[in-house]
Amino acid sequence: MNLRLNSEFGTLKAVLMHRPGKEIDRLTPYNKEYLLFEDVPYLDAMQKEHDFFTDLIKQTTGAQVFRLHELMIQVLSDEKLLFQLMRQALTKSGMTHLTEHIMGRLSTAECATALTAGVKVHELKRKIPNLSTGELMDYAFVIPPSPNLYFQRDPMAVTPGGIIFSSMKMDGRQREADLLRSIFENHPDFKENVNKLYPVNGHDNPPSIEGGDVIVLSKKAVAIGNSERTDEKAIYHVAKALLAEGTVERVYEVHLPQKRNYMHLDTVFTILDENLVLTYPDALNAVLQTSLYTLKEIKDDKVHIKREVLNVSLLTVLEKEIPYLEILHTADGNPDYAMREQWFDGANVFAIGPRRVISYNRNKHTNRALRNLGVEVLEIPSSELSRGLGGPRCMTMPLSRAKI
Ligand SMILES: NC(=O)NCCC[C@H](N)C(=O)O
Repeated sequence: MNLRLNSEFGTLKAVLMHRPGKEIDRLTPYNKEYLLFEDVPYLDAMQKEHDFFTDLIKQTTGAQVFRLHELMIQVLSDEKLLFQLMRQALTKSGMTHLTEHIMGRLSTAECATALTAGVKVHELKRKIPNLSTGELMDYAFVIPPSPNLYFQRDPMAVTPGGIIFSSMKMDGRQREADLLRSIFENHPDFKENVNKLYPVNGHDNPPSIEGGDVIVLSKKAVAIGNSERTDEKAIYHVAKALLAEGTVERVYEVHLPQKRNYMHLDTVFTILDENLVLTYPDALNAVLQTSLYTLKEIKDDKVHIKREVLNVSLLTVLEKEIPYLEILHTADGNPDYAMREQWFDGANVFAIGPRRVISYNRNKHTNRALRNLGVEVLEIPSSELSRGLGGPRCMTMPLSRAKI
């Protein structure tokens, strides 16, 4: 599989998703904020909604849907890799000395679950009775959970020039990118086709960037949000790698307000066809500054790039890159409904083909506006999935699309 994508809307051929599991049941009213949830979801209903979403993708596109858990089990048969991930997962609780002990007692599938759902002291004690966990209380996490894993968009990004592995900003999501990177760099189906653009080798603690901030504007241009989650230093390194690779000629850094409902660039707009963009109306006014990176020269193996600050709005950038641009506002521009639907990611639809999208059923004003424009809208139930504050694009990691 050629792990490069030259559009946001070519007919979907392969996608990676994660069915929410036990990690969701770890959320409580007291840790939900730290773990970046607005509420405590009901897992059974959430799984039903997610299954509906996955089945819909398969039925309507015939795309191959990879599941994170299965890929994890496949790569974790490599003991060295499992050791590395398990040790890292135990760092926060200070229990790295338990790494081999845990690996010796749990099957590979159980280790995969432990790495995503986390493990509490009392659960481990059931498996390993004479465990020494020092000061840790029975209900403390030995391995913290990763409830945001169903937002597969964020731990990496596939661009026309290769893959960006994220460096997650928030404490509660930091291990997600390492899991994805372990899969893509080791799984036989993918590893030969990874052209890694980021992190740059030798960076121990790379500046943060999250996949939701990366949008392919065209075959030659990529936009990256400078946001609550993505640092300008990371954008500089990614721009350099992308421009040096040669497929992409322009990288835009789009400055977003540092607000929860603008957390990533894809919360603000999505591209539905060669000339159609869906956007939250306020965003076009709020985003007033962008920078443009282009290649200056490559001399003696050194890449030199140029950064120009453009005092132009997001709209101007979109108009420059997308010919005959048509903009559709969420909720057809009604400020009250647009605001309500923005909270539930109205602009964050998932394009499965040109003018063919999957959208939350709750965003009915936006869905109606899309249909009025001739876009095919396939709705998915959204009572529980939306509690993590991400939409259909956030929940998918497209790996292959028909070329545009
Ligand atoms: N691309 C996206 O906007 N992803 C949504 C991520 C939601 C998650 N609860 C977070 O705050 O990171």
